[in-house]
Amino acid sequence: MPPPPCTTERAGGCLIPIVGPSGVGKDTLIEKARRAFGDRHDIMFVRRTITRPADAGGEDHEAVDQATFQRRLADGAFAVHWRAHGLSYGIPNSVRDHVEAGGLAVVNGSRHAMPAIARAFPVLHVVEITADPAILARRLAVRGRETAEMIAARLRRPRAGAPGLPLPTEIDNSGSPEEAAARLVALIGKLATGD
Ligand SMILES: Nc1ncnc2c1ncn2[C@@H]1O[C@H](COP(=O)(O)OP(=O)(O)O)[C@@H](O)[C@H]1O
Ligand SMILES: O=P(O)(O)OC[C@H]1O[C@H](OP(=O)(O)OP(=O)(O)O)[C@H](O)[C@@H]1O
Repeated sequence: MPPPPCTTERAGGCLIPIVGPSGVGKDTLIEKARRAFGDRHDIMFVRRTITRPADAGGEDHEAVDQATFQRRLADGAFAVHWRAHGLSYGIPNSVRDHVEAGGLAVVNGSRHAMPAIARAFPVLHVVEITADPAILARRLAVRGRETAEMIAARLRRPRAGAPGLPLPTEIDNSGSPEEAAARLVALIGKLATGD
């Protein structure tokens, strides 16, 4: 059974995974939305735990080494975790607590890990960011967080289907990031109020 969708018809606890290929603008749009909502306590912008150095650039994550990640995992510290690009990613249990208490949580998700994410967070509203594939490589080169070889591997990563999951809301980020962020902010605002 697919999880019940988090709809705009009622407010309540919900995870909002932002998914899409590397370079599409997930972190950029999440950061703009975070700024737009300021310090609203009901909307959490998730700080992920990742085995990536803190100074790598991009999102503000909790950087840990692999041994620490494994220890946290064994201690049951993550609501859900996955591996991709040779890295481990975890969503802390505090995110599940926030959602179970009726809050919204926005997180940079993984298309491939969506089945596990949906098991951990039974009420979801998935947002898929899209962009013209031709511009992804250029954006990743400009971002400069990965080597050319790593970028090529990211671009080869297949688009994962997620059968049985609620259909995502698509936001195209081929144009200006401000335009796409405004659409994301409007959607989160609607999910928060149920208007
Ligand atoms: N609409 C846009 N137009 C131009 N550049 C963008 C746009 N959105 C994001 N970028 C840039 O593209 C690069 C990748 O964006 P990022 O948010 O890190 O993507 P993702 O998290 O999906 O991998 C960054 O350097 C970012 O500044
Ligand atoms: O299953 P996929 O949808 O391919 O996603 C795999 C991983 O890639 C992204 O991570 P990361 O933030 O390290 O990379 P990105 O910013 O380049 O997308 C995303 O947040 C997932 O953790």
